[in-house]
Amino acid sequence: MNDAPDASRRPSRAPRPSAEAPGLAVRRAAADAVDAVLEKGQPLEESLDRLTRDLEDRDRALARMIAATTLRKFGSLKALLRTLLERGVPAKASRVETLLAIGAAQILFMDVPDHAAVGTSVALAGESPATAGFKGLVNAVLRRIAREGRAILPDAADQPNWMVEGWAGAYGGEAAQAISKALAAEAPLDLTVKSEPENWAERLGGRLLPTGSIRVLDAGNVTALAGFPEGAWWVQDAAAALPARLLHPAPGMHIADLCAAPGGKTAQLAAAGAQVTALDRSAPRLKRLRQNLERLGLTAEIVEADAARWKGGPFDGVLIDAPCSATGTIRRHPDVAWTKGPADIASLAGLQSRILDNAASLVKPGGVLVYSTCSLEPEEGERQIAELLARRSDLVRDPVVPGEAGIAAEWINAAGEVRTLPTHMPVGEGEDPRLGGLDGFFAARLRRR
Ligand SMILES: C[S@@+](CC[C@H](N)C(=O)[O-])C[C@H]1O[C@@H](n2cnc3c(N)ncnc32)[C@H](O)[C@@H]1O
Repeated sequence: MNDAPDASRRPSRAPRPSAEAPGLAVRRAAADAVDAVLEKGQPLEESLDRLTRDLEDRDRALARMIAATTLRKFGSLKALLRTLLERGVPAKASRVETLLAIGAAQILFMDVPDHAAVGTSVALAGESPATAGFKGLVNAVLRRIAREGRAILPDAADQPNWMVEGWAGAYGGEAAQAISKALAAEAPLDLTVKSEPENWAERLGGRLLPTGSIRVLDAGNVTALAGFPEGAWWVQDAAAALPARLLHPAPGMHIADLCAAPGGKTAQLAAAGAQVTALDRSAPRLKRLRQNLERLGLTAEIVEADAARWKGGPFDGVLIDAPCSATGTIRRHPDVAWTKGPADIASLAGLQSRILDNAASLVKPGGVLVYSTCSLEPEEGERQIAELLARRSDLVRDPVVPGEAGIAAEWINAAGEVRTLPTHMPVGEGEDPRLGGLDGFFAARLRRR
């Protein structure tokens, strides 16, 4: 298990040679993206978009794969480097750790020739005066990793200590280890379709899950898949598709989606025929929501406002897919493990309870409130609902029942709330393990008296 990221890491700023070794720009972009996550807490996708702008599509995909694999396995890579570097990571040159980590990630977990992984990390070390003196060290350590392979990987968790310990407190030690392992694996592509799920599963060569989502492996570029241009489906983890289904949206219902952007759940509600008010505080994210709905040929009333204060309705249904730490999505966003800390969870929990309080007053008597987060932390899920019910006597739980929306009994807690874990939906014997797993989600349904 690991500690918080080192803040002294600095990307290289030295002049670059005009004729570069092949693959160097890709590794530089990957290393800079990893540094941006670890040092500045920037989201990986945002950094990669910026850093790979000048690369060809294939190189961009490789840079993304190297950075994501490094972060996904960063806990065990850090532990490995700790055992191999007798004197630890060089002080004031933590870029060396990044170059070792991206090199080791390629050697141990990717289909990249060892000499390319070693050579590019050594060359990148040579680019900065702060790291040039460590070229020999980078070369020796990576060659040793290439020689000895995965056998020398220590048995360490891939997420920070505090996170794994928190899961042990919530789910038990054994479950926490299994969650940690499941989060270090790549996630499949899940799609939500507007209609005809069986038909689309067949056309896309995917598997229709009991919840109605379609799971596809080795999809490649999603925009090139059948059905994308005509807006037949959108990308959404199977667990993320559950909260909107708990509202049983139908024509004639007026539903407020209070944290709506980029619109995955708004699209589900609108596709089911409900009249939707889609609200979000972020103008850029609402722009994406608008574009997504346009591609899908769906409509909603769009409102830019703070869900903790906005007044409207009353509504038949209110959905709060609250801003959260997103620790349940680490399979898809491995940077989350290294950009979020306990203080973020505490401050998000405060915002979540303010949004819940306001949202409750927007529900008609007899109407439904669904609260969800893509977090594994009880502070952002179970505890929010317990505290809300203690504050408000006009709300009662409307328990989710096994089989509803394809939800397995194993995913429902004693209070009738949905709690999915990355270890859920295991594959059958002999099946591709990549077909299993779910994002970690919490969803509770309440009714207003
Ligand atoms: C988990 S995301 C929502 C994902 C979305 N429901 C979907 O399915 O595509 C949380 C959203 O809450 C928004 N948000 C954060 N604070 C907010 C606030 N005070 N009021 C309204 N929206 C807020 C963020 O901008 C973000 O888009």
